[in-house]
Amino acid sequence: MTNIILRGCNGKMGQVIADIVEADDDAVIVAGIDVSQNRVAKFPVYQSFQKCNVKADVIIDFSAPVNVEEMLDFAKSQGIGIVLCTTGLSKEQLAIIDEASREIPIFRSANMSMGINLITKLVQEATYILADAGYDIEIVERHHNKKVDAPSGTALALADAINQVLNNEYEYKFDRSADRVARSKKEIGISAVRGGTIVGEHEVIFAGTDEVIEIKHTAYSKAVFAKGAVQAAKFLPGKPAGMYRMSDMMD
Ligand SMILES: NC(=O)C1=CN([C@@H]2O[C@H](COP(=O)(O)OP(=O)(O)OC[C@H]3O[C@@H](n4cnc5c(N)ncnc54)[C@H](OP(=O)(O)O)[C@@H]3O)[C@@H](O)[C@H]2O)C=CC1
Ligand SMILES: O=C(O)C1=N[C@H](C(=O)O)C[C@H](O)C1
Repeated sequence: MTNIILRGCNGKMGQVIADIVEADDDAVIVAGIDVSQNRVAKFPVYQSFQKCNVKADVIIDFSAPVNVEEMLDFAKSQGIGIVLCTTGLSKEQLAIIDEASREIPIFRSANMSMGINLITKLVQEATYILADAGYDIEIVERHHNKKVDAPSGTALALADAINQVLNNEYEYKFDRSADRVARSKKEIGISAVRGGTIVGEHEVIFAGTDEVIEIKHTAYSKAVFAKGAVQAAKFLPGKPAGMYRMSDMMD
């Protein structure tokens, strides 16, 4: 049985995770952490880790990029791992998280769906062939009108995966309105669309002369992310300290 503390339990993803875990005989949510106290849950909910003394095997985090230190301190004090799904983390926060992964196992992925993990590999393969052939690379992501960070964590992760193939020589272009110049070869354009209830779409566009190749992932429900997060929560306990990715679990 995997005992989970769910940070962000009263949010959109937190509620989907709670439903999935309730139907799972091998996992249970033993506590929730949320600054918002707008719901009645089937487990105790605390406003912060400082007020929580519940023992667990792992933390799942779908909240906001604030007070990350508090969560890391709690996990270190209990010697448990974190499945870190929150996006929009700053460089400084990512550095603190990397540091903590020397003491505890941390599973971080901006997108917990299996599909994104697969298309990341396809996109890298396509980049390997098409960048040399002169194709321009652009990423377009679309999300619901409640999403506050832009571009999405997944779009940035896809850009990083592409840039890895390109020896990290490409720059990211988030906004073309400021400069009246043609795009340079060594850039990856990243655009964000926000509207309605779009769950999450990521499209990588390889635009060449007279032809375009597009690789796209569409999430039709938040359950694809939640299932991946619960699977990661079962995978992590007992693992040595370190940074884990979707590929570690899938391999
Ligand atoms: N890795 C992945 O696969 C996915 C990642 N995400 C990411 O997960 C995060 C949450 O998404 P979503 O559920 O849609 O967002 P919501 O805003 O619906 O939920 C977040 C919840 O966390 C609460 N919260 C905010 N700050 C804290 C804090 N310091 N401690 C505890 N709780 C806090 C919020 O309260 P309040 O509303 O009062 O601020 C809210 O209840 C986002 O960063 C999103 O990008 C989302 C889907 C998939
Ligand atoms: O906020 C969301 O909803 C999502 N956020 C993640 C991201 O920023 O990449 C993943 C997913 O697309 C849904």
